[in-house]
Amino acid sequence: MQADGAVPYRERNIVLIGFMGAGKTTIGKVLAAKLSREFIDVDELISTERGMPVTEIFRTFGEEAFRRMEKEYIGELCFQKQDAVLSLGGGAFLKEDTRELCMANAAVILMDIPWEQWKMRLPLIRDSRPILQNKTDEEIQALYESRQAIYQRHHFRVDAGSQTPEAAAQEIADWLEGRP
Ligand SMILES: Nc1ncnc2c1ncn2[C@@H]1O[C@H](COP(=O)(O)OP(=O)(O)OP(=O)(O)O)[C@@H](O)[C@H]1O
Ligand SMILES: O=C(O)C1=C[C@@H](O)[C@@H](O)[C@H](O)C1
Ligand SMILES: [Mg+2]
Repeated sequence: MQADGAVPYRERNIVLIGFMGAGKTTIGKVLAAKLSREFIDVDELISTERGMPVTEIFRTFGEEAFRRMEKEYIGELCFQKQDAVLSLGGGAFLKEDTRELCMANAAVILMDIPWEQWKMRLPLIRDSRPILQNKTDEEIQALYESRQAIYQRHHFRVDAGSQTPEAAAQEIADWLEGRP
């Protein structure tokens, strides 16, 4: 692998990070189509390869086992792919190894969304995200806030709360175009 800065951002995989529901999958698909790149949702890849949904992996093996699995998949993708758009699970950056691997080898983009806007999306995703099950709104807000520190490791942030997926994807494409 290359040291951070050794490979121009335009030639790296694009890694999208951010809290659940921030728009990584939605914006990622638009961005991949715009740049004619392959789109890979890491949660979906893990589910397919392991033959069970992420919810069941959590239930069967526990969160820590899932995080280790996630780190291995992201590492392999960073090695194997060259110009893909990778949408990471919302908790992937909890692992320092995953953060540093992505920062050194990919262009890391934060899908940033303020709490007030995010909570309007909660009904859309509440039932399908294992981490949100059996949590009150206050507990979810505390989780949202606790995650903000890990998302500060990125190369570029985009406002994913108050613009369309198309506009957010265009902002990322423009940033990439202007990078060395
Ligand atoms: N810019 C946007 N404006 C309005 N709604 C959006 C926007 N981006 C995403 N959404 C909606 O918010 C919901 C969550 O989006 P999405 O699944 O892309 O988030 P995610 O970051 O991939 O979540 P997860 O980490 O849980 O996979 C979807 O219903 C999607 O249609
Ligand atoms: O934020 C999280 O901790 C998670 C987000 C999802 O993308 C999944 O990766 C999983 O449900 C964990
Ligand atoms: Mg997603």
